[in-house]
Amino acid sequence: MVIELSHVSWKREEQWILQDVSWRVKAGEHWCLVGLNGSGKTTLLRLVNGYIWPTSGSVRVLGRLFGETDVRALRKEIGWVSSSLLQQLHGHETAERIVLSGKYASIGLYDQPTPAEWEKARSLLEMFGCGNLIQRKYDTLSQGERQRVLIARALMADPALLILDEPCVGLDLLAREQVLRMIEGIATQPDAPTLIYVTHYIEEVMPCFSKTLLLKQGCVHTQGQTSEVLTSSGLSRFFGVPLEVSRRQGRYWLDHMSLEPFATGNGMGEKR
Ligand SMILES: Nc1ncnc2c1ncn2[C@@H]1O[C@H](COP(=O)(O)OP(=O)(O)OP(=O)(O)O)[C@@H](O)[C@H]1O
Repeated sequence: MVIELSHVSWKREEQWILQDVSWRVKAGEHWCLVGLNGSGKTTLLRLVNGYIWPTSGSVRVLGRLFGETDVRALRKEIGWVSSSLLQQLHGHETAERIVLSGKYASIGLYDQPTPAEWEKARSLLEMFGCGNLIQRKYDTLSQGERQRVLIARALMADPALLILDEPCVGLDLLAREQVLRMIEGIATQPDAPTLIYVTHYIEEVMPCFSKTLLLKQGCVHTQGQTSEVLTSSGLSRFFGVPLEVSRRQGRYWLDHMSLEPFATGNGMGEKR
């Protein structure tokens, strides 16, 4: 089991941010985590990374039970891509050095990488179409280029678990599609890490994400096979408004959404 959360709750300032979340991610599965703003997605992932501790319930990640393991050592096996990281990185560093810093899970590069590690950083950048950016300063890169560099950085340490927290935020249509295909490519490698992908948009759910968890107000609303979770009726119930979803070539598309409340006998047609 890669992630095992059992009846996890987290309380802050007299408010339950997560409540009774149980979630099991098996090796070889790739999951999408979908929820509205403030539903608790990032909090859930911070728990998985050991940045916060549950108020109640138990967390086991990569076979290690929190409370009995050194979470700092465990974190080296978890890749993490999020917009908060974008702001922390040093803009004057080259793309190559940013990628290399992923090996040491550090924000700057303070260690002396081996020739093989320099080579690996370059080949990761080349693999993701950033071969021409190796020596470019990070703050001169476009948002789409930065996201690709960050994903390469997260892969530098060969993580067993790769968490992608809204990696397509701020990307144009083309850049988003490039990043999504890159992620699909990572998932289909023979020695792929387990991927957890956080998004607000069902169009970003690539075919590799065969499992989905819908989080609502800190609670698990639904979890299971993506094809059974991302349906018109399921998502209409989740968002509380009538909507229609269709599935084409393994991807999910929002065809129609109403902001009007449900009419009686709402006729939420099932369309897959
Ligand atoms: N340290 C904290 N103290 C108090 N409240 C917190 C803390 N961390 C998160 N929250 C609250 O918990 C709720 C869930 O936040 P979280 O960032 O996990 O949501 P999210 O689903 O990731 O949202 P978004 O999609 O907008 O990124 C929010 O209402 C947030 O204000």
